[in-house]
Amino acid sequence: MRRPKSREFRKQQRLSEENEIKLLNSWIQSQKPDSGSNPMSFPPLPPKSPIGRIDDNTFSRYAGVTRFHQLPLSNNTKDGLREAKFVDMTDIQRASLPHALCGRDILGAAKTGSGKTLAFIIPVLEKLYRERWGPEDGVGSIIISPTRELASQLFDVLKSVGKHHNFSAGLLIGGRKDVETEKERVNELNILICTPGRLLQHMDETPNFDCSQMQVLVLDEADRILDSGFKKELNAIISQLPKHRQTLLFSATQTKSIQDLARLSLKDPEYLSVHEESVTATPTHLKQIVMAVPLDQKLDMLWSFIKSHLQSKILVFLSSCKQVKFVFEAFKKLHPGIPLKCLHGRMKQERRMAIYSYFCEKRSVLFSTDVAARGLDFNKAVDWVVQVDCPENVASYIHRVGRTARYKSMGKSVLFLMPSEMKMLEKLEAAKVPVRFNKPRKELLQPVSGLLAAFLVKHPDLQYRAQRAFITYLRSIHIQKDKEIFDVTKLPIDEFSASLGLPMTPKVRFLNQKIKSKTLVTQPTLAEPEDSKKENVLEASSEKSDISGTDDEEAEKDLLLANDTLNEEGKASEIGDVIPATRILKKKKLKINVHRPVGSRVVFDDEGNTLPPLARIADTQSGQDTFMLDPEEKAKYYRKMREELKKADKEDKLAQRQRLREKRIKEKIKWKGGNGEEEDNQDDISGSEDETANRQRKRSKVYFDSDSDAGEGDAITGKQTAVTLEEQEALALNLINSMRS
Ligand SMILES: Nc1ncnc2c1ncn2[C@@H]1O[C@H](COP(=O)(O)OP(=O)(O)OP(=O)(O)O)[C@@H](O)[C@H]1O
Repeated sequence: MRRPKSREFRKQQRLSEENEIKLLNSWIQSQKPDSGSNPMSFPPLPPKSPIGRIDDNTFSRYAGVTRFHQLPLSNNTKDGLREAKFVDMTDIQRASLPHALCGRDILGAAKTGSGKTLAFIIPVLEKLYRERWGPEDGVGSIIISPTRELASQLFDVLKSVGKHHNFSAGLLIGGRKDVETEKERVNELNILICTPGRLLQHMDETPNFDCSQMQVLVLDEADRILDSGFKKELNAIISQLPKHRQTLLFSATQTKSIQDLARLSLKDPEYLSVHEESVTATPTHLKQIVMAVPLDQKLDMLWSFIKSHLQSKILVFLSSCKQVKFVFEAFKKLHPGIPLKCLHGRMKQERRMAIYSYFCEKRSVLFSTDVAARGLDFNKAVDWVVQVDCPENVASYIHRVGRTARYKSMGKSVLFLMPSEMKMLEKLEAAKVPVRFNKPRKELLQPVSGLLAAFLVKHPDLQYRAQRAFITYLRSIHIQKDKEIFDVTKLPIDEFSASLGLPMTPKVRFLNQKIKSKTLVTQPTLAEPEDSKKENVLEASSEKSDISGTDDEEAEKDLLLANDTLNEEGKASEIGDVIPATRILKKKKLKINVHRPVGSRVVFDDEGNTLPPLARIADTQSGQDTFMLDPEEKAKYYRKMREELKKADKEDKLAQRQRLREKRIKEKIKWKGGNGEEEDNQDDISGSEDETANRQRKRSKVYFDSDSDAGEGDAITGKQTAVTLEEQEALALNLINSMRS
């Protein structure tokens, strides 16, 4: 238990803090032009410069300053850093901290995993400390992150490094239910770490929410927060922040857009891009591979990859939530022998955080959308980043692969590129991303589409997911901005659908229209079948094929990395490298994907691994190995399989429809029977008040709108039957008399 500190001790502490603050402030004063001497042994900063990268001069001046304790920092921060085992500064920390500590605006750019978080957390703590910020001062700093997981990670770093400070900090992210409690407390918080949406929600809804005194604004992953996705929110947020503030922007892919900077009203910012001169834009200890994988072999390739890396921690990127859900559910049913998890934006927040924490701790495969692409620093290093679907641009590629090879650790990544996406290689090369182009060893592929087809027949929910995955994938390609890379009309959609295990290709209206319009423009003969158009594309590119490469030591060790890499340097610099991909596409006609007969069982070997369907087909097809069949035979075989699947699917649907019909009829009969009883009862019960009320109640359930009318009607009838015989005789007499007169 900590003993309460004595009054004398607290007084001493306050005094020493005051002295410390004075010293720190005078150092900052000394950095201004025309200032006097430097009160600390810390070297003077270079004079302020217009936007430009940090120059050699800066580094030589700071050559001796490589450790945190050499910086003019408060003891609280130094203690926090030391306890968190941060001793030596990384390049971006060395370059930006002196400027940021002086209160300058910063545009910081450095490779992924290079320590940008501390480059803004430390200045935030120091600024508030020097300003003697207290609970009554309210919000002193806002740190904005594009995703909830990243915000939570930043919050952890803040808690650890800032633990000796007395600031209150809050994590404000969407998806948390306790927004009301947050509203009550948000004004007491000094440092807010938040996502744009939640911050804006507080700005709009929380009574007296006040950030008019805010000192430091930080945008982590600044280019992402400044892009069109967050434009509205960010503009609304900025309009409510004080103009006089320090602004720090950090990202591995920094924006230099003047428009963006104008939105933020930066004041003469320092642009610190410490790796701009670096030969590569990605970490040097990251090995990056690109493989040509046709769309319909992506799942086979992914499955084979996972099966051959069961001891690794793997992060898999797919383009949409639906894709993630389907691949996760489908692979789970196949029991690969490693835990599988999935993460996407449609999940409940608690679940998201639980999965994020699990993946931080455990060896597993995490299927994710781009929600995990930026900033996340999974505790125990990720071994592999697998990009099954091509990222939307180079920046996105850099962030995705940046989830591995962080700080000083090693990492590997592989990107599956379809033949139509090979332009991406040029773009990566232009952005100094060194990738090595490998051909997959298709003899080691373990096809899964046959198994999936069987699962889909058994599990209609999975079939539904597959359809959604199919459609959203095509849509994701359709809406991509970069039309040089993404062309939905070039995709082999039937084969893709079959590879997901779908018995029939779902109809995609936008695609049909697009193909039609394209055909109208480019094809004089409308009658030409789609297949032959694909053939043309294929033939045209395969002419360039036939490039042989050299052996690669590591490639040989790896199941999926071909031993015929295409150039000696292991780079994908010659874009001619793309050609083997088209060769694979051509061989696509051999269709490694097999649609197994409906209802056939998934077979596991002795160790619980699923047997590839081809192995089984080889056994079951009367001793004939389908691998050995000639292409025409194979094509015939697969056509037959497909037909069978279609037939079975149709029969299933009919049976299901019949079942539903029968169920409906049964319900109808039951319902009618109930009502009949009610009507019968009505006949029996006329006259009795209780029973009339009972009848009214029963009726009101069915005829909700006519409830009250029915009641009144019944009441009138009741009165009429209550007229006595004498009265009726008197009435009749009156009537006869009146007729006579
Ligand atoms: N000075 C340091 N000494 C030791 N480890 C450090 C230091 N600075 C940062 N790290 C560690 O390096 C890893 C990456 O840091 P951080 O997450 O800040 O990188 P980043 O540049 O923000 O990456 P990204 O661009 O992906 O967001 C973290 O595990 C962090 O703890």
